[in-house]
Order: sequence, then C-alpha cells, then structure tokens
Amino acid sequence: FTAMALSFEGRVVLVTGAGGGLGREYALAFAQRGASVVVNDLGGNTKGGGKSSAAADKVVEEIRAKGGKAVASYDSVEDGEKLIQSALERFGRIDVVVNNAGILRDRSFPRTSDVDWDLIHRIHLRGSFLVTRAAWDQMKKQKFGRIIMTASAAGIYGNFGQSNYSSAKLGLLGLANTLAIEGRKYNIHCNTVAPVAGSRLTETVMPPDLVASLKPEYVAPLVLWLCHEQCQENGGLFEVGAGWVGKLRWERSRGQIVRQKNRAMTPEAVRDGWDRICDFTDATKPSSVQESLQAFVSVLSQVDAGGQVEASPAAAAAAPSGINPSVAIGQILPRSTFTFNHTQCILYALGVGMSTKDPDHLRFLYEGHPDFSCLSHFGVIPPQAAFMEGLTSVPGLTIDLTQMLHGEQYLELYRPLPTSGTLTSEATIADVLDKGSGAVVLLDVNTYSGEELICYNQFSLFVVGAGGFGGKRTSAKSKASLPAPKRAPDVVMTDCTTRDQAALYRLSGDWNPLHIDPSFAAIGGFKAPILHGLCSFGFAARHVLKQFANNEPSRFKAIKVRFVKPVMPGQSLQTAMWKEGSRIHIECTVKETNDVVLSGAYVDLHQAAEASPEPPAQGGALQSDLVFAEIGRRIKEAGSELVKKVNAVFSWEITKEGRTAAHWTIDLKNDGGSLQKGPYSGKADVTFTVADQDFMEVVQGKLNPQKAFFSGKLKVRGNIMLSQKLEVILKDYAKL
Ligand SMILES: CCCCCCC[C@@H](O)CC(=O)SCCNC(=O)CCNC(=O)[C@H](O)C(C)(C)COP(=O)(O)OP(=O)(O)OC[C@H]1O[C@@H](n2cnc3c(N)ncnc32)[C@H](O)[C@@H]1OP(=O)(O)O
Repeated sequence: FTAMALSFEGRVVLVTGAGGGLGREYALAFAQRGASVVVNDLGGNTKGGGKSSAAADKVVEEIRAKGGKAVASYDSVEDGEKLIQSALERFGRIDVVVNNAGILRDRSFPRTSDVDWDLIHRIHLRGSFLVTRAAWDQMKKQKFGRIIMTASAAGIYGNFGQSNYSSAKLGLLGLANTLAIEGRKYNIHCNTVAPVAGSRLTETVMPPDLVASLKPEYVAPLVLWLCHEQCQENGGLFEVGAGWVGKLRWERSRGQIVRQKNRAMTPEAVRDGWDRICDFTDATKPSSVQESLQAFVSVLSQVDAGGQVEASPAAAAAAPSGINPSVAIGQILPRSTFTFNHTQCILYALGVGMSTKDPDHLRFLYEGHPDFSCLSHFGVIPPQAAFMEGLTSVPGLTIDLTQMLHGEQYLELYRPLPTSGTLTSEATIADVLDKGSGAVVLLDVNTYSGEELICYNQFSLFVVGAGGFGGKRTSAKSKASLPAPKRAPDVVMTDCTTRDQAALYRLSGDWNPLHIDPSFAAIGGFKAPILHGLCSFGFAARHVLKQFANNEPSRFKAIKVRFVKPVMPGQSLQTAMWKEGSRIHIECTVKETNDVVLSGAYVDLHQAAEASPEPPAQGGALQSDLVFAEIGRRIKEAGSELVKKVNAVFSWEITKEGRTAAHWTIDLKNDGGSLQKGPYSGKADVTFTVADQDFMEVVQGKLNPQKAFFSGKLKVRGNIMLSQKLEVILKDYAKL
C-alpha cells in the first residue's frame, strides 16, 4: 500500500512566531507541501523586547528559494486583525492558524511582577485569542478551518519559576476546548500541542546537547497532520517531541458519595472517604461537561433514594448492588458511537472460534476474500462496550460488577451488517425484575446506521444477590426463550474453545475482568475466570449458520439465548439443533461435564436449509470431509436397520487434533423394545473413526460400514462405558 501524501495545495496557513525554532519549521513544512504561508514574526527577543523584520524575511526567502509561496508579517499577535488581513490580502483566504508565538519572563512566584504576569498572558493567551478570533468568521464562511494552540508541559504539570507562563499555557487548552465545541459544526477544528523541542525558549531550561537533539522537525509533522482536511481530530491535547506523539485526557476516580439523605455533609465524611476519593482503580474518563454532570445527577438520585451512600457515582466494583426500579426503569443511557472496519469483524470471528482450518470460515477471516462478510451475530458488539460503562452510572442501578452475569440475549437484524462503518446505539432500561436470588435488568438497544435501524438487542443482566427488593418477577417486555423439541436433535456440532478464548474474545470490547482476572473472578465466586456469555453465544450462532444457512450471514434473522451455566475457556461446546420450519432450536452442552450451558435458545433464519452434514463437495482438502459425510450417512442407515428404534443423529466435526471425524449421537431414551431393558438407556455420544483407505472402500461400496464396525476397522470413541455397552448391544442385535 502506498499512502497518499498529505498535500496543502490551495490552503493558506498563518504561523505566528515563525522567524525561528518550531514556528520556522512549521512554515517550511507547510510551504513544502504546497501551502501559501504567512510567516509572522515580530523579530523581538525571547523576553518580548525589540523588533525587527529580519527573522520573518529570512524564512520567507528560504521558502521562496525552494519554489514555495510565502509572505512576511511583522505585526504583534496583539494586532490579530492585521495578521489575518495579510493572509486575505495576499492569498484571498485563511485555512490554518498555528498560534506559536511566545516569550518567557521566568521568575519564582513571589518575585513575579504585574508586568511579568501581564506580558506573558497578553502574548500567549490574549494574542492567540485575537488572532484566532480574526480568522474565525472567514473559516466559518469557508466551512473549513484548522487551529493549533501551543500549550506546554509547564502548564500541564507545573514548573518552578513559570507561574505566569504555565497558567497562560494551560489557559490556551481551556480556550481550545471551547473552540473545538463551537467550531465543530462549521468544520473548524482546534487542537492543542505541548511540544518539547530545542528552541530559543527552551535553551535556558535544557542542557545544550538536549536542545540540539530535540529537533523542531520531530514536532512539525503532528501539527501538519492536525491541520489537514483528512484529520477529524478536534479538541485533543498532544505531547510531542523526539519523534514521539502521545495524547492526553482527563481521568476521574470513581470517587465516593460522602453525603447522606437528610444529613449535613461534613469534612469528616470527606476525610473518611479520602482513600476512595483518590483511588484511580476503574477510573472513568469524562470528555464533556454533559458526561461530567451526569455523575452528579446520578449522585443526587442515589442519595435521594437513600441507603446508597457507599456507592460512588460510577458504582465502585466492589460496592454492594442496590436496585431502585422506579428510578431505573425508563432511564436512557448516553447515545454511543461505534466505528469499525474489517479488523473488528475478523477479530470477532476469531473470538467466536472461527479458524482457517475450516475453508468455509475464510470469508469471515480474510478481507481480500471475494465474499468477505461480517458475521451476523457481530450485531451484539456495537452497543455492548459503550454500555458496560454507561450502565454503571444509571440512577437507581448500583451494580456490583463482580456479581453481574449475562443472563440472556436477544438479537434481531434488519439488514446484513456492513464490514465497516459507524453505528450509533441508543439504550433504555426496559425493565428490572426481582428474581429472589438476583435482579434481572433488561436493556433494550436500537442500533442505527445514520437514520436506518440496523438491529435491535435485548441484553438481560442477572445481578446475583441483588434480588429481594420487592419488585415484580416477570415482564411482558422480556423476549421469551423457548424450550427445545422433545425429539432427538437433527444435528449436533462440537467445537473446542481454547484456553485463551476469553483473552481473545475480550478484544471485541467486553473488557469485564471477570473473564481474565483470577482475583476478580474469585470475588464473583468462581474458581477461575469464565468465558463471556456472548462468546459461547457466538459459537452456537455460527454452528446454526453453518448447518442450516450455508454460512450465509444474510440468511440470519434473530437469535435468543439463555445462559444457564458458565463455560470455562478450553471446554468443548456441543450444539444440538432442531429444525422447525425456519426456526432452529438450539441447546449447548459442555462436552466434558455434560452440563447444559445455553438453553431455551433459537435462531430464526430467512429460509432454513435442511440439516446437511455434508461439507461442500469441492477442493482436494475437502475429500476426507466428503468421505466422512458419506460414511456417516451409511452408518446411520445401517444403524437404523440394525437397531430399529434407536434415534441416530449424524454430524461431523473438526476435532482438537484438526482431523475430521464422523460423529454419531445415539439417543437411547426414546427407544422401545428390548433396549429399554437393562442398564443401557441414556444418551450415548459416540465418535467413530476409521482409517482412510477403509473410508474409501466404504464410499466406493466395497466395504459395508456394519462390517467395518464389527471387524474393528471402525473405532469407537466417546463415553467409553456407554460405547462399550452399545457395542455389545449392537453385536447382540447383529447376531439376531
Ligand atoms: C451492556 C451489556 C453488557 C452485557 C455483558 C455482560 C457482561 C459480561 O461480561 C458478563 C458475562 O458474560 S457472564 C458469563 C455468561 N453468563 C453466565 O455464565 C451465567 C450462567 N447462568 C447462571 O450461572 C445462572 O443461571 C444464574 C446465576 C444466572 C441464575 O441461577 P440461580 O440464581 O440458581 O437461578 P434459578 O434458581 O435457576 O432461577 C431463579 C429465577 O431466575 C431466572 N433465571 C435463571 N437463570 C437466568 C438467566 N440466565 N437469565 C435470566 N433469568 C434467569 C429463573 O427463570 C428464575 O425465575 P422464575 O422463577 O421467575 O422463572
């Protein structure tokens, strides 16, 4: 791939303080990429004294000598209008303003005079204000503008002897934050940089060799990118220097409510909550006044609801759960945005166990595949990550995250998901139920692409130990789960999760430590971290897609699942499937323990196909699959001839070793006659394997599968006791 070079052809850029150091570097770099540059410099000294046109002229000459377009401006930034006027007169527009000019008047705080203070504030803060205001209307008319404010580490962290400078520098960040909000709708973006580079201003505070090695050309590329039309960053703060760029943001501790209903708030309560107030574990990252305020509104209702004084605005992880349905129901969570591309689609497919071992999976794992697609059940991902955070600040819902389990999930797709895009989701607390042993929170989420409704999710969260608050037990709003038919399943598919399945799945956005952190899991009462419910859900959904929809995600309509027991990473999942028209009922069992883990589940498809154990009949690699499918069919026929009332279901699977094996589930429960005698009723889950040449013989009709079985060429694996008994039974029948 060759990335297109970033061009500034046709753009007009003003750089203040461009006679030397960083400003000069910016001016040269913009001009080199085609911009017309106004090189502004008063030509004074670093303390704000003196005046000369030489500095700006020299840079203009340099630019012109290289064939670039530039004009000099010698006015002070305090004459902001004049600077912008030069740009408009000479080049007819102004697209970019880089507020870079600055001086120093370092003094320890008590020795800082009024003049020291005012001068610094006038040049840095007022100067940037005046220049930017002069450009604003023009940028608004053009519907394009890029503004850079120059802050400093001295402002962000403080620095001895720079009280005037550091306050002005951080003042610029505040100015930029507001301009970013006011300019957004006119495509005027304002970002702040805190550069570290050797310059006239830093040579007084840094050793000479450091000044020499921290070159201005290690800063300019960030400024150019932030000012380019392709860059959508707005309101960001970046530290930059030495060839490194990093972004900064605010972090807020979960804090502590230190007020109780109908009681005065006291300094002692603040003292007693101090550790929690200053504890940044699970900190939040508010990025707007609205987000910041939300927590306060939440505190008001939590204190009003009474009894929740232990909980922080964002419900500390170990705080006890507290549910107030009348406050919580109907609450709308902040709208969330999810931007994704092929990377997230592929990561999700890997997270739910897809593998290049199965050629059918390639269309979900390789963005260059002609049918590259996003798995249909990826529809649970866009809303999920954002709401994990949003959920913890809903008034009336104080959830102890160590006790929160995913109870049920419903997903309905209205059109196939794209492989990239930006989706927005809106979530409402639809209902809160009191199940005695826990509380169930129903979260309805609509996800949109622009105005178009793409999918609907209902997340059902089971908060263990939070029941008993006297709420209702059932809800008309809950999407019902449905029992599986009583007959034997039409097809069963087995798949192994890996030891790292949860570590992989969480990269799709559910960062809940319950799935990776042993001590967090222990607090929740688990011996080890458990698998995400939505991960086993993903396995089951793709089993249906494979068996009944030829892996075609556009055939998927809806899915409902109840998580009845946790799955541990590394366990094998066995999905039993029953076709009832276009609805496929499913039940998932952990093969190693025989525990049912997903129940009451179903997938609705657009036109379900018949269960087809046969893999696609093409490609050399699939030859053995074909053979297994064929032998399975013949075994089934032979089996039903031999043991008339045994229900035999054949499926095929990829085993742990990567081999394809025939797989025959025999349900003895329903058979009549002599099989009901004796200790043999029950479920046998048996796998038959056979040497390749024998398969070929079976397929070619040279070897009867019954004979293969009784001659020992066909091996039995699975529940050993039961399979041995089964062998005996089958042999008994054969004798008959
Ligand atoms: C924003 C959204 C983000 C979403 C992501 C969520 C964060 C994720 O990171 C978290 C996870 O993925 S956790 C992993 C997946 N989930 C699990 O493993 C839970 C497995 N289920 C259980 O352990 C039990 O069913 C258990 C513990 C849930 C219930 O067991 P018991 O307490 O023994 O309940 P029981 O006595 O059987 O039944 C009592 C009543 O509760 C109903 N119920 C049972 N299981 C339920 C479940 N899974 N979901 C909903 N309701 C459930 C029962 O029906 C019964 O109610 P009623 O008497 O009215 O029928």
